[in-house]
Amino acid sequence: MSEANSGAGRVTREQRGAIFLIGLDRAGKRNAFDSAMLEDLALAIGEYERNDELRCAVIFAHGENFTAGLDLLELTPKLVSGGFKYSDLGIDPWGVSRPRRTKPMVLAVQGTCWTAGIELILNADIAVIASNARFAHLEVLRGIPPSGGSTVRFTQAAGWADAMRYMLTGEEFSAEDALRMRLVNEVVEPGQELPRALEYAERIAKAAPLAIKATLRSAFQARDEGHDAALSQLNELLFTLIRTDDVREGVMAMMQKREPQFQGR
Ligand SMILES: C[C@H]([C@H](O)CC(=O)SCCNC(=O)CCNC(=O)[C@H](O)C(C)(C)COP(=O)(O)OP(=O)(O)OC[C@H]1O[C@@H](n2cnc3c(N)ncnc32)[C@H](O)[C@@H]1OP(=O)(O)O)[C@H]1CC[C@H]2[C@@H]3CCC4=CC(=O)CC[C@]4(C)[C@H]3CC[C@]12C
Repeated sequence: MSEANSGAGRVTREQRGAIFLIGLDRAGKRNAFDSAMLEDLALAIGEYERNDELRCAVIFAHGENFTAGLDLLELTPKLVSGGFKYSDLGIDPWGVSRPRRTKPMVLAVQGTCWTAGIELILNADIAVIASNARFAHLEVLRGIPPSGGSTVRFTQAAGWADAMRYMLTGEEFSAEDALRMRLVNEVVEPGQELPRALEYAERIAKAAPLAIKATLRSAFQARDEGHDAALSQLNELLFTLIRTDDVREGVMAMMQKREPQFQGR
């Protein structure tokens, strides 16, 4: 890890028990996403998906800022020629292309959080931001539309008027605005965003992993395929899980007045 990597983008990985910390590591370029960092972030999420020991991921950024968005100089030619594609082992961090992640993702955000950073927040499950965070959807000022999910998810979270105000003008908005528009869960003092995100992750990691996945699956299905599709699958999800050891453990723990120890089976 380097506090001021100005070279090719990369992400750091750290396992803390059942929690996987993934750190954007290109602070010297304000954590702008070049193709290497896009690829490495997707790979890290793929590693998280495949490791059964890991129950929650926390994405954060090294340095003072979360991200300056895309490195347009490096990536535009690759996007123009269709030359950028995630490896088969990666998972799209923005949930634009398939396969989707099946495990929870918590974000800790500070400082500048432009474009792709907002879209990462909108594809996460929980986001904690520092009061110094500032946001902008600059894409229309660079000649492109927001393409990492905001046209769908910003409008859903904030409503048409606010989402269009910021996506059509590129105007900056504050941490308080992000909270008011329900893009994030909590605003904390600068420096507290990662510890607070880890508190959420620890709570998630203590819950039953199959139930966590089922909850995400149903919510994703509702978002992608509509309410009827998700509601029609709810009983099946429940009947599949009700037979698991984790349900037995949950009931036993309740009876014995102790913390449950879930195994994910
Ligand atoms: C296409 C989208 C994406 O949303 C598009 C964008 O992000 S456009 C916006 C690009 N960003 C900017 O224009 C910001 C420019 N920078 C600034 O405003 C300022 O630098 C700052 C305010 C951030 C910081 O100011 P400072 O004064 O503090 O510092 P400064 O001196 O200016 O900078 C310090 C050094 O850092 C360098 N720097 C800063 N910003 C950048 C930058 N953006 N790029 C490179 N370098 C930067 C600066 O030059 C200085 O360097 P020195 O060396 O010190 O001079 C994409 C969003 C999601 C993507 C999709 C996701 C899903 C997909 C799946 C697929 O399968 C295919 C692809 C895709 C569809 C994927 C495609 C792209 C996206 C859609």
